[in-house]
Amino acid sequence: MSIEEAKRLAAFKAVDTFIQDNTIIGVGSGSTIVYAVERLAELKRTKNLNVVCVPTSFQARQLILSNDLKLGDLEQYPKLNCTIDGADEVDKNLVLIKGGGGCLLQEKIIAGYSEKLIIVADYNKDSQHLGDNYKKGIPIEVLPLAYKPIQMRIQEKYRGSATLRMSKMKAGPVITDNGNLILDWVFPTSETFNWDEVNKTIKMMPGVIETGLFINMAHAVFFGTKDGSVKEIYTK
Ligand SMILES: O=C[C@H](O)[C@H](O)[C@H](O)COP(=O)(O)O
Repeated sequence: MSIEEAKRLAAFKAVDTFIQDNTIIGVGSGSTIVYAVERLAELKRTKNLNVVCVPTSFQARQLILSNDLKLGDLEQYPKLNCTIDGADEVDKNLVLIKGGGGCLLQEKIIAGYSEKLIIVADYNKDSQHLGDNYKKGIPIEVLPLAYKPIQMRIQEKYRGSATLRMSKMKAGPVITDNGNLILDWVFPTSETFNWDEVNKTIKMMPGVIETGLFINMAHAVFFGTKDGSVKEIYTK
């Protein structure tokens, strides 16, 4: 089974398991969520599914609109029933790295106001420990004026390297949907980190907007596997 097929399988299964009629759902960002939205659109066409979709990024908003789904926001719908989103890596405790596509801030907000966060991913994201498979580090969204001292403080405190994410098709850094910068902190995998402590400490550094560590947030993770089945893991 290819990675794309695995993503699709996981996304379809998650939508079929968790999405009910007349609910408010958060729509994550990235390449895997595209398949979940495809399934929502199919269910709308074939079964008349009626849901409101709250986006977690510019990309998600466009996905919702181009699939002719109903768009909402947190002002209209401050409580969401369920958010479906992808992840860059999931460890054995369901700690997630998110933000490989730069959308972590809105993703954490939307997930934080949802009853359930359901993660959809392919088998490459399934790890024992963070950093086993995903080598690009933990994304940290920062206010532009503070990126340098934050970068230095993270490196001094935890070692590794916190690199400013640069654009590919434009000179200069990646600017997030919120007008901020991203540091990708590649941490030393030889060390054992208490991710909850790390997350809280980095979050408290002045100028840090949000981290890509999602801890105790996922209600379930659906991995599309190589053999064509879906591995489902539940918490709470
Ligand atoms: O910023 C991006 C998001 O956190 C994505 O959900 C994450 O990067 C996973 O994306 P993909 O499904 O493309 O692997």
